[in-house]
Amino acid sequence: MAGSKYAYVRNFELPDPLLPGTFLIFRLDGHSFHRFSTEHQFTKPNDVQALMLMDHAARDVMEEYKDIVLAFGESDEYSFLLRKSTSLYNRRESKICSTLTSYFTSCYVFHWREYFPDVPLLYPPSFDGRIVVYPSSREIRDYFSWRQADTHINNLYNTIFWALVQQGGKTTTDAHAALRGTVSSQKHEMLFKSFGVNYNEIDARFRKGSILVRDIEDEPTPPELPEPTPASSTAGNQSHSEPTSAAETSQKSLKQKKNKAQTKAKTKINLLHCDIIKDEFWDARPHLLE
Ligand SMILES: Nc1nc2c(ncn2[C@@H]2O[C@H](COP(=O)(O)OP(=O)(O)OP(=O)(O)O)[C@@H](O)[C@H]2O)c(=O)[nH]1
Ligand SMILES: [Mg+2]
Ligand SMILES: [Mg+2]
Repeated sequence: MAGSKYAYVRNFELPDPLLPGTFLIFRLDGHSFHRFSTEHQFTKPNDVQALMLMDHAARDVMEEYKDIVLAFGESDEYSFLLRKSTSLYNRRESKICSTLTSYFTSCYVFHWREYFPDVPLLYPPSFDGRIVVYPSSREIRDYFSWRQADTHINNLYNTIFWALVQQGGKTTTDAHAALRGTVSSQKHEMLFKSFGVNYNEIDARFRKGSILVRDIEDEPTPPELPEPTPASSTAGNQSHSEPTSAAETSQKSLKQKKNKAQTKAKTKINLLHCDIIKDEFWDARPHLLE
């Protein structure tokens, strides 16, 4: 078949490698989730079950793809950071992007009933995906700061907006008008004065988004020094270039494998709702930007 007269069409498939040695951010976002959330009666402004389902699907992706070290989720989107050295699918952009988007979507549908036992899926949800390449840790820090700042801005707006509508009895048009031109401190004040809500006491999941981080559980055990073989310890002058027996060689390679495994630290994926804009989060995890 390879040599058939049709095979030339293969040449139209162009390679799409992502620049080596760069950080990769893969972001997906729910397609038309304004409609999806309405039809599936998501709670406004934040549906905790919907957000937990997003977190579950994102964790599944991280369990499957070990080169993802960090993920951040808000609303209908999730961003994933792949380590600089990743050679996942030979860094082929469309392969990584399509496979990860598809896997996340399948996981979202797969776990739907655990989070919405009484809400049948009315139609299949879909997500779009993209990959952006970043040259240095500075842009990665700024990228995640950008997403978390976005979470804050949207959540503050949505919280006061829906309070005005649901508790204040305003129409959506009037609520938008009441908020037009207001700055952050005014929104905090409106929330507190009109509804007795202290914004800083709202669930951190809504204010900070979801952070899934691959943390190192324990330090790797340093590799053992090879034990002297009886021959070398007795003879003392055995040269490294001297031929060794097959049994000795296989024992040696077994030991090398064991040592290699021991140098790999155990990791655990933790779900946090903390600040990732300040240095503290990153200073505690230098491995994320290595
Ligand atoms: N009620 C409710 N709606 C949510 C929640 N999370 C996300 N949404 C909805 O999902 C939308 C996500 O925004 P976008 O991604 O910008 O818009 P979209 O409708 O998905 O459109 P595209 O992404 O362009 O396809 C929000 O505007 C909300 O309507 C939630 O927790 N509760
Ligand atoms: Mg969307
Ligand atoms: Mg979105």
